[in-house]
Amino acid sequence: MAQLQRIGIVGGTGYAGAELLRLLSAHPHAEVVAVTSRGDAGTPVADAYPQLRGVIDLDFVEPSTANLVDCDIVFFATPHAAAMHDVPALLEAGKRVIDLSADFRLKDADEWAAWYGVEHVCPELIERAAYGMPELNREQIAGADLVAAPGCYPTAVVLGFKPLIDAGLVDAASLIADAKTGVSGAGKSLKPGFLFAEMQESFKAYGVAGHRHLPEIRQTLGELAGGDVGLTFVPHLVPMIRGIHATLYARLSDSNAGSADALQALYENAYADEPFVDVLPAGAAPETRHVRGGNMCRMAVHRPGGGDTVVVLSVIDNLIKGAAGQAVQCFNLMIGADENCALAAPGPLP
Ligand SMILES: NC(=O)C1=CN([C@@H]2O[C@H](COP(=O)(O)OP(=O)(O)OC[C@H]3O[C@@H](n4cnc5c(N)ncnc54)[C@H](OP(=O)(O)O)[C@@H]3O)[C@@H](O)[C@H]2O)C=CC1
Ligand SMILES: CC(=O)N[C@@H](CCC(=O)OP(=O)(O)O)C(=O)O
Repeated sequence: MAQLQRIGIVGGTGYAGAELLRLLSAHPHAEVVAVTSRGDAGTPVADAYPQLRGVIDLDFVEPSTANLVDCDIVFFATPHAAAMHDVPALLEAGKRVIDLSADFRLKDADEWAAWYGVEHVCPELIERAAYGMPELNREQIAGADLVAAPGCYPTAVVLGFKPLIDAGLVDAASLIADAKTGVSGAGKSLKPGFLFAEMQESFKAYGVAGHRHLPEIRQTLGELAGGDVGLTFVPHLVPMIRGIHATLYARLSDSNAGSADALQALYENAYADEPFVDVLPAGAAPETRHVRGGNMCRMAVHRPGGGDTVVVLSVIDNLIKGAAGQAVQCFNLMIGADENCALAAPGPLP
């Protein structure tokens, strides 16, 4: 039987932190006791998010280990290279940590430094972190005291490719992920390129020469494939608030393998027991609005024209299955609660 956990959220004014607050406020085994913000310390959480008036009755506090001393589990919803400064002391104090940032996602500290632009301050903890994608390593997450929640693009892309790679049906050197995200993926801090006048009625690729989620996706797919994978990953920004749509392409290694019916059965079987992956009927195309506000990844598998290329369409809400929801899913595993606790409800309709 899961026990009540006292929760701290570092980075409670950000989009991912706010979604954690919303989800955990309805969680029967969670009591949020500390929420941090450097800019808003001393002011009510509900002033920043009036949706939480009457739901979260706390003031923001400065981020410090002293302010997290009463917590059993601490979530970090901070920009990259922040959590790594506090995690060692929190683990030392017996807290469990779920980090939504990238600080513990890449297994190679040098590669992490190359992509994130600073040296890692506690590389010895990287191996200790469980990668927080339950569909890949549920048991490791359940026993972990440090969880590295995956990136939003990696969640949509890895879940989409996983059945094909597990089955060894595709040439793992031929993978292409063409992905689109809404603007909340960039967080709440002000950046000119995300102003309404700059991005509304427009659509663009970014990070084409190399995006920091590329090594993370390569690492995770490589573990599934048992060797290096060749991946082209191109992210795009679309003028919507939430959602990721990944269109994935892979070449069948044997064109006689994998009829459209067999591929459909492969995906349905692979995710039959997964509470948060929904394989749509043959011929369907998932939409981001059908996962908005919920923790579901919905996908569809196609073999256009019976050719050698398999196309998988995978959608998530970047702030839920791509961030706060997946973190709560990990939390549920860590405390022995039902995996769908506080996550079962679909998002708003329409
Ligand atoms: N947005 C998304 O779709 C996704 C986000 N993530 C990850 O979650 C994390 C948070 O993202 P998001 O919510 O979008 O970001 P935001 O920019 O919206 O929020 C960041 C939060 O962290 C706080 N903060 C900033 N710097 C520090 C610091 N040095 N120490 C302590 N607190 C700090 C900010 O408040 P203040 O400055 O007042 O302290 C704010 O509350 C990031 O690592 C992001 O990559 C993961 C998946 C998807
Ligand atoms: C539009 C935009 O900028 N999106 C972000 C999405 C990544 C993100 O939110 O961070 P995680 O690594 O923690 O998943 C980006 O491309 O960096």
